[in-house]
Amino acid sequence: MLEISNLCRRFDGRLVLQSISLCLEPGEYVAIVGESGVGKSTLLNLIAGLDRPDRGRLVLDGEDYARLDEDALTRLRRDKLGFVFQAFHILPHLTLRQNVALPLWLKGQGGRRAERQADSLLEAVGLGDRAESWPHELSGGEMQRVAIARALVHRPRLILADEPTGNLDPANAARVLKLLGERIRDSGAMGILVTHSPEAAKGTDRVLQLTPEGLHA
Ligand SMILES: Nc1ncnc2c1ncn2[C@@H]1O[C@H](COP(=O)(O)OP(=O)(O)OP(=O)(O)O)[C@@H](O)[C@H]1O
Repeated sequence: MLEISNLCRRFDGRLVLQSISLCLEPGEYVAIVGESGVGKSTLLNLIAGLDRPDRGRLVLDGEDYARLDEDALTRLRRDKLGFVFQAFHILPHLTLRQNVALPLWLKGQGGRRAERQADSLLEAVGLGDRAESWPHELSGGEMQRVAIARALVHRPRLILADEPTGNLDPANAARVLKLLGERIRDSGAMGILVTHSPEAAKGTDRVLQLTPEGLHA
């Protein structure tokens, strides 16, 4: 379970997020929408443990990770979170299979099994025949699909996606959105999708609006 309460974040004295609260049950998938600049990416970065709140609690499965030291936070991110962010962070010197298998290696799961899992995720995002390709051989949308495969391969507890279909054509966007929804619901994970796309938001369980006053249905 994810319990976010009274989260606040200021930049240079300016309050960007104030008193944000949200509860997610296992298997639940929500979309966060809102006007440009309202703080959606800021909120997602806080939930991802990539930035620290000035105030508030972020509790995942009973542990308040807003208070963890850097090492413990890195471990929590590696083991429990999956990210699909706008910057892909695909490593150029690894093949697609190796890029997707990376979260498994970091958890100490190597060998053929990790490669098979990576291949099955590449298949699911429509890149099954590209496992041996290198990142520089890919289009922007293909890179985005690799990033999605990598975010899901280690079956994270919490999946965070920031405009995951931004670079994709309608057919691949639909494929990726379906995969995200299925993975979250089937594995009892939790998912948060930040999007401007009504189509993408429609596939989630509930849509929350972020406004300067807070987060509401
Ligand atoms: N590191 C930072 N330092 C200072 N201000 C920041 C920082 N990060 C974000 N902001 C400010 O916080 C506000 C919210 O930004 P954020 O990127 O979270 O908005 P958003 O809702 O995701 O926007 P968009 O839909 O355009 O991507 C903006 O006014 C932005 O300028």
